[in-house]
Amino acid sequence: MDGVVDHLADERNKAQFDVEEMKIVWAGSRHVFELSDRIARLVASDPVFRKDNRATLSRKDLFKNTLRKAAHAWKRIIELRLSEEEASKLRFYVDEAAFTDLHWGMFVPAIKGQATEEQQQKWLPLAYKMQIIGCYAQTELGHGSNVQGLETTATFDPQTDEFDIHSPTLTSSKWWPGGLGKVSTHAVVYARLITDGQEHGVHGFIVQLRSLDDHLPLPGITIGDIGMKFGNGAYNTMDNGVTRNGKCVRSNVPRQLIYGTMVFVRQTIVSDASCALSRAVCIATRYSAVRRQFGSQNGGVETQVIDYKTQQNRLFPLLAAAYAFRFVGEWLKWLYTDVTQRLQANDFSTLPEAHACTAGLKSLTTTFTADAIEECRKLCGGHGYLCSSGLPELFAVYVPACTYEGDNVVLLLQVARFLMKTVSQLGSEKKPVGTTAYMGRVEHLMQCRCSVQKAEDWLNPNTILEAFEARTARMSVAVAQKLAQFANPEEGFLELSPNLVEASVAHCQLIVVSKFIEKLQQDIPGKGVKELLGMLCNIYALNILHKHLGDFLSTGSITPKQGSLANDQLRSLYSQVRPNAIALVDAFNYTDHYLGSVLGRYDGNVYPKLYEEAWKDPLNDSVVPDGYHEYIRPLLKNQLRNARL
Ligand SMILES: CC/C=C\C/C=C\C/C=C\C/C=C/C(=O)SCCNC(=O)CCNC(=O)[C@H](O)C(C)(C)COP(=O)(O)OP(=O)(O)OC[C@H]1O[C@@H](n2cnc3c(N)ncnc32)[C@H](O)[C@@H]1OP(=O)(O)O
Ligand SMILES: Cc1cc2nc3c(=O)[nH]c(=O)nc-3n(C[C@H](O)[C@H](O)[C@H](O)COP(=O)(O)OP(=O)(O)OC[C@H]3O[C@@H](n4cnc5c(N)ncnc54)[C@H](O)[C@@H]3O)c2cc1C
Repeated sequence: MDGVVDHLADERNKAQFDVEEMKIVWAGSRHVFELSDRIARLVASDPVFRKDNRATLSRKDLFKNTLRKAAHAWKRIIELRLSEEEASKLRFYVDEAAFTDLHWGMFVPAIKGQATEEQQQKWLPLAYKMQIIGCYAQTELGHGSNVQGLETTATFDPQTDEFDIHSPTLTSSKWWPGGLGKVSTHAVVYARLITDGQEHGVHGFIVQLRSLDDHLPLPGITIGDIGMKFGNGAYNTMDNGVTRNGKCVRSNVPRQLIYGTMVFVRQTIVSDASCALSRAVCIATRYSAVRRQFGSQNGGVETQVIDYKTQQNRLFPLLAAAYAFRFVGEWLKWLYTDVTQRLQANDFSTLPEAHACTAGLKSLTTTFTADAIEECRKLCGGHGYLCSSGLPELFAVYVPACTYEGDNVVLLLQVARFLMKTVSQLGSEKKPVGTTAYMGRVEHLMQCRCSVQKAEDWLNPNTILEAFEARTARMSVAVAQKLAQFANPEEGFLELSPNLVEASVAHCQLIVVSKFIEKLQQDIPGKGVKELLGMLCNIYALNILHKHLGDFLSTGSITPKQGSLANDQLRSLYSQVRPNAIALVDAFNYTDHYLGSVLGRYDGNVYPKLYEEAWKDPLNDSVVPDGYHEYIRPLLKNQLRNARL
């Protein structure tokens, strides 16, 4: 900030905690912090990675620019001999949806997780050196959620020792896979395996799509892009593809791991949610401290909008959620690593829980984050609607996360199946463990009474936990009892699916709250850091309690009076967080390049930069617009004539 006026300096001076230590907590470790900081600056200082022109480029120019950036990123990765960790950070800070996301994020993990040793030895070195580029081709025009309903077939021909991959209908065309449309040379294609005329369900196959010499599709394969998507710029940097296949390559597949790549990616999406959410919150918080409206007396300064309680009531729960998702993401990564190690030892016992947690938390965090980005746009008033605020593009890029990698409702129904199974086994030999361990105390949770008598009682983590556990246990048991009244359980499941989804949401919210509370039990150094995190944890939990008061009251988990006391406590917490708000978003350590927002600038110098940015719009290249002579002038002249008549 040398030589630059910091308009937010007063705000930064108010902080009551050690921001540098909070940066380490946010990053996860000092090592990750230092690495991220170094790579973020490297990307920000490289002109090839500029992104302020995305909203005004045509689709073709946008796409070509993405290819250029991806090639440049790879060049820098090789030149600088970056490690896998550094390279992945570099792609993260380049911040542009591209075929490389699917190559590294799904194609490589699918091979690692599902291919045989021999197949891995053949394909992984090529993929690691980007001598082939891959994608994940599961979804079809006719089926996405229902994976068992995929129509593409893979028929084994013993004579040639090959699989014939065939899309027999229009609806069996692979539709949506990222990178497939224009770039990928290979794909992991999901298809129904047929041998000796017998079907064996859906399996993954590595398929070559394009020639490695001239990039033309191989014979029998038709490929293209599926067309423009939501938002200008935004996700249109990605080629989402359609193919219809002819022949191809080889099999893999240990059966139980067929859905493994989805578990892996859903886990990464939870961590990504905290990134997208924190980014939107950083913009809205800084701008709320800069923006002033009303409240001036005797010509004095007006009120910063961040000081309005309504602004705090909308903004601070989002700030708290960004931290909450960060920590639950950390925990989920641990859970995923643990289940992977167990699977390698043929221990499948924790797979159902890993599936339920990744599916449920992916759903919960992406739904919340997409809504929160839109809320941050509104929190920035009119200027939030400008592309230069960074928020419209962030929303457009982020919102499909509610759909890809599993529609969020479909995923919650998977959690519901897991919950109902857990409830049905209560009282049997099989004791609930892990995230459902609380169900083991179901008798207590069905009748316990919340002890809160005054607002401060809500600061006790055990009180919060018990209220959340009682709410979830009671909702789950209630819906399980209703299900039991149906002669056909599947019919009951369909009929009661809205209740089941609500129970799943409650269960997932409980996981997030409990993992935040567990985080606070760790040794966290730095003046005031733990105290601030404690406040954010309470804000996250009490805000959910407030928003879902109906659940807590209808299950009798708390009384109306206790609900009202939770709200009083929330207001008090907002006042305590207020002086720390700017420092709490500084702890995300985002560069101005990554934020990509005039409103969220680190120095708070919003107005001159907004003005400057506006003049850069191509529409301002000429004072009189193109089209004046054809369309405006004749109109004005006609009006003149009409007026004379
Ligand atoms: C670093 C990351 C970088 C980049 C990637 C990120 C972003 C890039 C942007 C976009 C990429 C997008 C990619 C995609 O979208 S790929 C396509 C994803 N598609 C889906 O997610 C489809 C959703 N549908 C399903 O997952 C399944 O079909 C569904 C689970 C809904 C139903 O499956 P099925 O019909 O087989 O069901 P059930 O009878 O319900 O289940 C049978 C049995 O299997 C268990 N199960 C189901 N799924 C899993 C799983 N993933 N893992 C483990 N176990 C699973 C289920 O619980 C049942 O068990 P049981 O009750 O014991 O019989
Ligand atoms: C940006 C983007 C990138 C993508 N990238 C890839 C990729 O790389 N590779 C790939 O293979 N796919 C990809 N996809 C596809 C994606 O995985 C699917 O679109 C997603 O899984 C949802 O499936 P669907 O489209 O069939 O939705 P549908 O299942 O048709 O959903 C439509 C509606 O029906 C509801 N619904 C469906 N089933 C049920 C049920 N059982 N009970 C209650 N309600 C139900 C849903 O909630 C939703 O409201 C991508 C999609 C997008 C948007």
